[in-house]
Amino acid sequence: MTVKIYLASRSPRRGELLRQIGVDFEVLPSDIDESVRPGEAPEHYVLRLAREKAEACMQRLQQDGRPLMPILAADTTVCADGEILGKPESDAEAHAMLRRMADRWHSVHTGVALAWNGQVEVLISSTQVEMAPLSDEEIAAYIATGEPHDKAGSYGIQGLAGAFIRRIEGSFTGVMGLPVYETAQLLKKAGLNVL
Ligand SMILES: Cc1cn([C@H]2C[C@H](O)[C@@H](COP(=O)(O)OP(=O)(O)OP(=O)(O)O)O2)c(=O)[nH]c1=O
Repeated sequence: MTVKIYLASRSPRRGELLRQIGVDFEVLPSDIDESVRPGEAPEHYVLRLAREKAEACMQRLQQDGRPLMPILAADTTVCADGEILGKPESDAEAHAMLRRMADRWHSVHTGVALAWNGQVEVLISSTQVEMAPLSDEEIAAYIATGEPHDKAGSYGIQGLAGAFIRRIEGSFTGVMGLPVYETAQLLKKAGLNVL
């Protein structure tokens, strides 16, 4: 069966991963305030944002009178020492983030939300990632490729950074931005089987 949904995301990676599990979709991005609340845990933050992205998209659909279909949204964040590392605002910030994560483990959390039939269901995927030691020259060369700028934690495991990720414990697709296992579980719960 072909499943058709809205994807409330501008991330090309999320579209690519949805296609991987055979889901047909229309992109309908939503703009929400992504600020972290004081004292908010990263797991809470990604689940709240995924839910808010799906809800904002739902409101837009209703306003525009578009056909109703399930809405999928996600949010990814990188976390080191309990601190949330978002997208870098400058090369210097990207450098500092990568320097901090080199030669150690950090966590990546992705919240996924599916809005359908007046309900929003959410799931989280959390992964531990070990980055190799990196020299300042290697970090600078990586930043010069432009890959870090639109990515949480300043790296993309699916690109060049794959060359300095030693191990992961968890979900590769979760680190990339859309954990396909949890996504399929949410779709199944809504009666939409990908298989
Ligand atoms: C850690 C990591 C993050 N990322 C990306 C995934 C997300 O696109 C981005 C995290 O930012 P998000 O705020 O989760 O998503 P987004 O702003 O790109 O897209 P939208 O809100 O419209 O859905 O970082 C990778 O592509 N690879 C990685 O290894």
